[in-house]
Amino acid sequence: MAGIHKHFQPNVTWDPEVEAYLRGALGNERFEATAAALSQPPRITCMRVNTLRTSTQEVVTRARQLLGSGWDQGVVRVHPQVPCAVILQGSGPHEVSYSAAGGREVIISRKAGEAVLRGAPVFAPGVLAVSAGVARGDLVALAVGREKPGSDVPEITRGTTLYTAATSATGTAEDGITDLTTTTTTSTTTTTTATVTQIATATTSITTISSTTCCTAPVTGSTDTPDLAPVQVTTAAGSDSLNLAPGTPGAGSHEDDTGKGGEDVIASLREGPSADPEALSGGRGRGQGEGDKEGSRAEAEAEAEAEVTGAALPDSTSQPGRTVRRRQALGVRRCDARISTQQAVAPPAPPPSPLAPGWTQSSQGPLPPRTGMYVGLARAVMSRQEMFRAREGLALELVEPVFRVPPAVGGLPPGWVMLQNLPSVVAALVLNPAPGSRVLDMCAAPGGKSTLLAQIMGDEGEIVAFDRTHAKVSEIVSLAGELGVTCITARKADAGKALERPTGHQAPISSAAGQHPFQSQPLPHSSAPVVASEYAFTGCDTSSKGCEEEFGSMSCKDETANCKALLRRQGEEFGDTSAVSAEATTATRVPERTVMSDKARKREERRRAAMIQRGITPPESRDASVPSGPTAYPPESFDHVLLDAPCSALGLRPRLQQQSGALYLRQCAAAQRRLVDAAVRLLRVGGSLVYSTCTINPGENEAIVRYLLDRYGSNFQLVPAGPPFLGRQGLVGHHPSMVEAGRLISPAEPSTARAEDAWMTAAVTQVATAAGQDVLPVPVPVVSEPNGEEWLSAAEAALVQRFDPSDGDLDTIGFFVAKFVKLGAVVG
Ligand SMILES: C[S@@+](CC[C@H](N)C(=O)[O-])C[C@H]1O[C@@H](n2cnc3c(N)ncnc32)[C@H](O)[C@@H]1O
Repeated sequence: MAGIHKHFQPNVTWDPEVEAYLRGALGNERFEATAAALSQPPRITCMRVNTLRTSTQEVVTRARQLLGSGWDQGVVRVHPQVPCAVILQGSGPHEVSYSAAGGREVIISRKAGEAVLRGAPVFAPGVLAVSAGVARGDLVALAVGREKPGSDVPEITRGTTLYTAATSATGTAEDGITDLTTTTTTSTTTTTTATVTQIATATTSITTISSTTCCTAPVTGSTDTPDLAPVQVTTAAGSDSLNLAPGTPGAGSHEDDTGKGGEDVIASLREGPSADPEALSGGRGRGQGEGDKEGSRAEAEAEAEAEVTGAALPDSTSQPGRTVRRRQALGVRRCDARISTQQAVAPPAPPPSPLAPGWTQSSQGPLPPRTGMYVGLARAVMSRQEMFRAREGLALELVEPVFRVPPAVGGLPPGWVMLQNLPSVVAALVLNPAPGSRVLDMCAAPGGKSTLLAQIMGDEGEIVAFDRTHAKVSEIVSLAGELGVTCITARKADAGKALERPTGHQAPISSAAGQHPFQSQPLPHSSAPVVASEYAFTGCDTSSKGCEEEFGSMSCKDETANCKALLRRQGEEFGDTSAVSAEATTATRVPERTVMSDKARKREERRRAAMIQRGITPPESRDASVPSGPTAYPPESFDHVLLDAPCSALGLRPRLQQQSGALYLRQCAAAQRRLVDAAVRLLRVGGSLVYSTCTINPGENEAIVRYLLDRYGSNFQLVPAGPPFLGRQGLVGHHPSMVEAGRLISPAEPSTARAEDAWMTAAVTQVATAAGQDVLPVPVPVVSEPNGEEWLSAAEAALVQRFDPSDGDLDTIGFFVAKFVKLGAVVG
C-alpha cells in the first residue's frame, strides 16, 4: 500500500539535450551532485545589511532577539569574508511524519512549493488541489504538483478536489506514513458537458465553453462545492471570449503567464504578503503588440506574484463573471498554447476502477503518486472553499517544514536588510565603485545589486539602472526608496540599445584599438539625487523584497513555427532583436521618450477603471513611479558597468522541475553577447566591467568571457573577480562537443591549459591575494572559433568566480562573476 513518503526526495528531470550538454561540461559526478543540490534550497539565508541605515552588529543583535525558543543564537552570524552579510543557518531535509494530517492533503504549485522550501508559507493563489472537507485549523500534508513537460502549466488544475476520505485515513504507526492515496472515494464524479466553439480570424480566435455542470465534490456531509458560475473570458484584443466554468481545467489557473520560472523566492520568505519583485522578474514577451504586452505582462506578473507571495490579484480568472485575458484564464503560454486550449476544454478522464496503487481519486480524474514531493506538514488558515475563492491571503502555514529557516527576518525594522543571495552580494562588491562614480547597471530590476552599489558608494555619485519594463523599473524605484538610497536613476530601457550613436551612423560592431568617433570626455559626475521622495517606501513588509538574478526559463522541445515565434519574442524580451531583424547589430540612437505611450496609458486607465468597478483598489499607477530620461548614452559614459545578465537561471535553487531546453540556453548566450557588445562601448577607458549570471551553464559564463576577450581583448583585460573570493575557478578548455548555434562542431582536443598558463597562474595567484591590486597584465589568448563554445585558459579560469551549488561548505545558488578592465577605446 503506497502512501506519503516522509522523505523529501524530488525526482527532477532535465531536458535530455541540456542534461547531456551539462554532463559533458561538468562530468557525470559533478553534474549529479549539482543536480541534487539544485533540487534543494541552500541551508543558508543571506541578509544583506543596509549600512546606510544600520550596522551589521545591530542586525545580528536584533535578529538573535527575534529567534525565539528552540533556536541556537549561533544560527545568526556575520559572514567572515563579507562583513555586510548576515547569515541565517537553516537545516534540512528533515523527516516529517504526516500521521497528524489524518489523510488530508493539499497540493500546491511548483513555484509555491519552492517558496515553502525556502521558508515561506502558502498563499491562496498557489493552491492547486485540496482534500474534500478541509476546514480552517486542519493539519494537512503539503505536496507539490508538477508542471506539464516543457511548460509552466501545472498538471493539476487549480480547484481540484482530492477524494482522500480524510476522516477514515489512518497513519501507519511504524514509519509515520499516512495513507492518503489508496482509499477510493465512494463519491460520484459528475460529468462536465462542454460545448466548444472555436472561431479563428486573422487577428482573434474565440473559444466558448458552455458548461452546464461542473465537477462537484459530493462528499457526504460536505458543503464545499466549487463555484459554478461561468467565467467570461476575453482576449487581449477584447474580441475573443471564452466562458469557462471554474473547475474546468484551466479556469482557475493562477499560473504565471509570463513564463518566469526563474524566480528565486528568497524574498517571499517570512514576509507574508510582501511582494518579492525578483521572484517575479524575467517576464517574457507574448507576441502581442508592444502596448498589449505591457498590460498583459503586468497582469501576469501580478498573478505570479500572488502565487508565491500572496499579493492581491488585480485580475482573477476564478471569480464568477470576470472578464480576463483568454491566455491568462487558460494558463496558456508559449509553444503549448494551442494544446492547452484543447486540453482545457476536455472533460476529466473517467476514473479507472479500481485505482492503481498509490494513485488518488480527484475531481480532475486519478492523480499519480507524489512520492518525494511532500514539503511539510501544514495547518490550513483557510477552508478548502476559501483557498479557491480567495485571490490573496495566507492559505496555509507550515507546522513542520522539511527545511527549517530561522524566523528572524520579518521582525527587523524596515529598510535594515534585504534578502540577497550571497554570490549577488559578492558581484556588487567585486565592482566596488568609489563614492562619486558614475555607474551603469544594465539589467537592474528589482535593484538588489544597484542598491548595494549605492551603499558601497555611500550614496554619492550616480547609478543609472536600466530594465525592460515599467513594472520592473518601478520595483527598482520602490526598493531604492525603501532602503533610503537616492543616487539611483531607474529607467525603462533596452540595455542592448543603450549606446547612443549619431543619427544615421551605421557602424558595424567591431573591435579595434585606437580612436573612435566619439572623443572621450571627462565624465560629468552627477550628484543630483534622482529618486525623489515621492517614491519613498511607504510600508514595512517589503523590507526584504528583492532576491535577484531573475530571469525566466522556458524550453521549446522542437522548433516548430510556434516555437520559433516564441523564441523570437523571448529574444525581444532579452533585448535580443537579432532574431527579429538585422537592426540588432546596428545600434541606433534611442530617442528620449516619455515612459508610457498614449496607447499604453489609455489601456492602463481602462484597466484601472475596470478594477475600481469591480471593487478592487488598483495599485499605484505604474506611470507615476517610472522616471523618464535618456535611455541611451554616448560611448565611454560610465566609470563602471555591471552586466548582471538575464540568463537561463540554471543556478537557482530549489528547483523542483527543470524546464529549460537547449535552444533556450543558446538564445540566452546570444542575448548576452549582444549586451556585452553594448557594455564594452559604454564603459570608459580605465573603467571596470563586471559580468555575472545565476546559471551553471558554461555557455553563458566562461564562453561569454571568452567571447569578450576574443573580440575585445586588445582593449580589455580580465582581472581577478574579487575580493572577496568565495567561489571556485572557472572551467578550462572547451565543451567536448562544442554544440553551438544548432550544430555540432567536431571535438575536441583535451581541455588543457595553454602554454603560457604556468607563469600566469603564479602571477594571478599572487595578485589575487594582494588586496587592492586590481589590474593584471593578462596576455590576450588565442582566438577561438566564433561560434564554438570555448572556455578559459587555466590562468583566466583562476580569475573568475564560479559558485557551484554542490559546494557544500558554501551552500549557495549557482552563480558566475567575471571582471574586466578597459584598456583602450572600442571602435564602432
Ligand atoms: C538577473 S536579473 C537582474 C537582477 C538585478 N541585477 C538585481 O540584482 O536585482 C536580469 C534582469 O534583466 C532584465 N533584462 C532582460 N533583458 C534586458 C535588456 N535588454 N535590457 C535591460 N534589462 C533587461 C530582466 O528584466 C531582469 O530584470
